[in-house]
Amino acid sequence: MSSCFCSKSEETGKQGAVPEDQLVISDDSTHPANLICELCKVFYNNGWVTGTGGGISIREGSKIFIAPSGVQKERMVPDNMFVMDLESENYLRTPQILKPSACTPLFLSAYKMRDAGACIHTHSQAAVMVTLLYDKVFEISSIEQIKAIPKVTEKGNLMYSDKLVIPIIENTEREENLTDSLQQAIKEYPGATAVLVRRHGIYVWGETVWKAKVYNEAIDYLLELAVKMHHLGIPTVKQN
Ligand SMILES: CSCCC(=O)C(=O)COP(=O)(O)O
Ligand SMILES: [Zn+2]
Repeated sequence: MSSCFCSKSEETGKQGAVPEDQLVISDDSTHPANLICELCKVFYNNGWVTGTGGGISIREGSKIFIAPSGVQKERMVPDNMFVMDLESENYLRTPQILKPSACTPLFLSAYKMRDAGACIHTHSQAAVMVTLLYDKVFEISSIEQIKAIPKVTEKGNLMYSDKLVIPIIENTEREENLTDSLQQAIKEYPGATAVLVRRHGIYVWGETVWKAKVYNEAIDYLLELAVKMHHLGIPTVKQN
């Protein structure tokens, strides 16, 4: 599939790759630049990153891979990816004409505060709906799918009857201005692997890209279920 965004050579009229392109061009389907494109298509088909909203960033060692801002996330190609050195926060690769995702400081928070291997941001309607139904936190217990979510503060996953708690922060006019409250929520809820953003969506992270993907899927399932339970008047936290 051809890119919907200009590649460096298209933009400059120059042929051939520059050395930084080797950071993102790979035959390996599990290379972060390839995975970001592949996973964003999956997320798009789930309705999670439509209309340019949302995305995913992946860390490989000290390098983090970041998608461009304001583009159709399901149409990206590896050549569109930014690469940043996590420690210095210097860009190792900057595609011309594109800006890095406005979510970058939020992704950095998950990398630096939780040693995440990937962070997913979606505009899932279930996530948005839940933030209209709950105040400071979303809570659910006694649903089998909870067993896919990690305890975070200790090894292993939650049990069936454990309570999953996800903090909710208030939205801001600009995505990057969410950073302080996201960091505050990460500190206040050491067991959380996700933060909901009111009337906006959710950030979910994990130790690896695959764990982040599974957590995001399981959490979205639980959020959607909670909206349906609420509609039927069924409490999401089971009383004994
Ligand atoms: C309609 S998308 C508004 C911005 C946003 O919330 C988002 O998640 C996308 O940000 P990006 O800069 O990665 O395009
Ligand atoms: Zn967003």
